[in-house]
Amino acid sequence: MQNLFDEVDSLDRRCYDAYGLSEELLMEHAAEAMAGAVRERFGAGSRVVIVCGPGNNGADGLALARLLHGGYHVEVVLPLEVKSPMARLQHERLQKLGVPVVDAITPCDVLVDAIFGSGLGRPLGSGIIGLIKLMNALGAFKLACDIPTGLRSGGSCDTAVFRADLTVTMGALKRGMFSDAAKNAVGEITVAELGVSRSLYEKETPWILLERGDLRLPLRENADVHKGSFGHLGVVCGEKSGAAIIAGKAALRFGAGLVTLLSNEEVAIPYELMQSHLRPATVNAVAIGMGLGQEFAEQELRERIDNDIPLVCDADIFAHPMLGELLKRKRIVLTPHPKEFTTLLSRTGIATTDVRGLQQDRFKFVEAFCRAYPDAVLLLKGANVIIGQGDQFYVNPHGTNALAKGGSGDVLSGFIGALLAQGYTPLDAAIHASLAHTEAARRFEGQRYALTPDDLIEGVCCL
Ligand SMILES: NC(=O)C1=CN([C@@H]2O[C@H](COP(=O)(O)OP(=O)(O)OC[C@H]3O[C@@H](n4cnc5c(N)ncnc54)[C@H](OP(=O)(O)O)[C@@H]3O)[C@@H](O)[C@H]2O)[C@@H](O)CC1
Ligand SMILES: [K+]
Repeated sequence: MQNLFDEVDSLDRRCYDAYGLSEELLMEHAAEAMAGAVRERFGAGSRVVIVCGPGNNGADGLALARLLHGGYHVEVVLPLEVKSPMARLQHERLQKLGVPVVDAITPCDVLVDAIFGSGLGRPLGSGIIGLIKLMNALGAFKLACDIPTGLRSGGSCDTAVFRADLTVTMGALKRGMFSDAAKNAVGEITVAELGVSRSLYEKETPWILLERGDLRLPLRENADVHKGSFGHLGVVCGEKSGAAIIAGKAALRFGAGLVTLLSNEEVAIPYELMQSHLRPATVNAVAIGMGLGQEFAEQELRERIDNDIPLVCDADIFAHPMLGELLKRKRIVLTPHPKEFTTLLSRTGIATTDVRGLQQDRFKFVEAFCRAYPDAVLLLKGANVIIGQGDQFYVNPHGTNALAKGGSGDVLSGFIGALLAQGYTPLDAAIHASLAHTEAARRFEGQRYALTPDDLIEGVCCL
């Protein structure tokens, strides 16, 4: 797990006030980290073009030019007037060293974006938008200083955004780099230490980035067990029975001892799943919503979930009349995709927004929902999954675009249901099922377009 911050200004200030470091010292470390990243990948003499903006992001780029000049063929481009005191100081030093400042970007091995960082305060002008498009079209290795220009600190993107192969971010990981829109822009991310170790630079934060190694599988360690030792998941099987079948198969594969589809009518199901009209007494977790449609009257649904067993809720349940009732429960995991989350937000009176508005401020909307419903676990699907409960938040950035396919969400609900049935807390069930889901997708050996729900289900066999 790693910490995520919505801003790092206060962390920088602590370096000055508490540790006696200076802005210049921090900047030198920032530039040195980028120089190290270039040296690691490119030999002496390679061509490096650094595009520097008016503020301290530009100053970082100017300091990088000084560090590389002599060993590398460095050129600096200054599309805007150099403004901040640190940028002017670094610029003077470059002039003394004779680093070439050129008007246009020429073909190069490494292209560095040091135009804007955390200080991007208003929409990009047309000149910078054109420049970023030109930079993106070049074949060079692209390095972003701190954050790619065009990515705002909240995670939304301007009309154009620099598409980096590598972002060297300063001091700590910023939350905005893990929005869905950011996923196209940031590339690989490394953190530059700025003169003190990260553990001293960082403070406590409610936002955590999940790492692949955080996955805790439902491994079976006790030998003296039987199927009843691993829980019994009920999956409410509605109009589109395929969705419930996928969830049920996923749950069985992910360790649930028994899985029963709770259906109104007899449905053709795989032989390893069971089927019942009423909820068997041993069911200790229920998945509801996937393919539900209008099949059940409210009373029929209530009969299937009418005690306080943990629930995982997906898809059609967010538009269902029973939503308000369900949200009062203590142990519940909600797994909306962005469109479903906008429905959830408006039906709970938290916010009225469309998908575009939601995606521009995913983190804020998740915080608002979790404040209003602190017992519920929310898992907001997307290119980067956000999981929240109360004032704790996690981001799983490990998914790939292979998961963008019908049925992927049903598999995830099944995995969550399996872990609920096996005794995980709702928060842990959401975290570890999500990590297993993304890990199974990453390990799929075919092309990304080819991944099916069955591949994901098979994928958890060998994690
Ligand atoms: N703090 C530290 O200790 C450390 C900070 N570090 C580095 O500093 C970076 C933050 O620096 P920063 O605050 O100077 O902001 P930055 O992103 O350079 O932009 C500000 C400038 O851009 C301008 N401007 C803004 N938007 C614009 C627009 N749309 N179109 C045109 N102009 C626009 C804005 O102009 P103004 O709004 O003032 O008119 C101002 O001139 C941070 O990302 C990291 O790289 C590291 O060295 C480590 C230590
Ligand atoms: K930048």
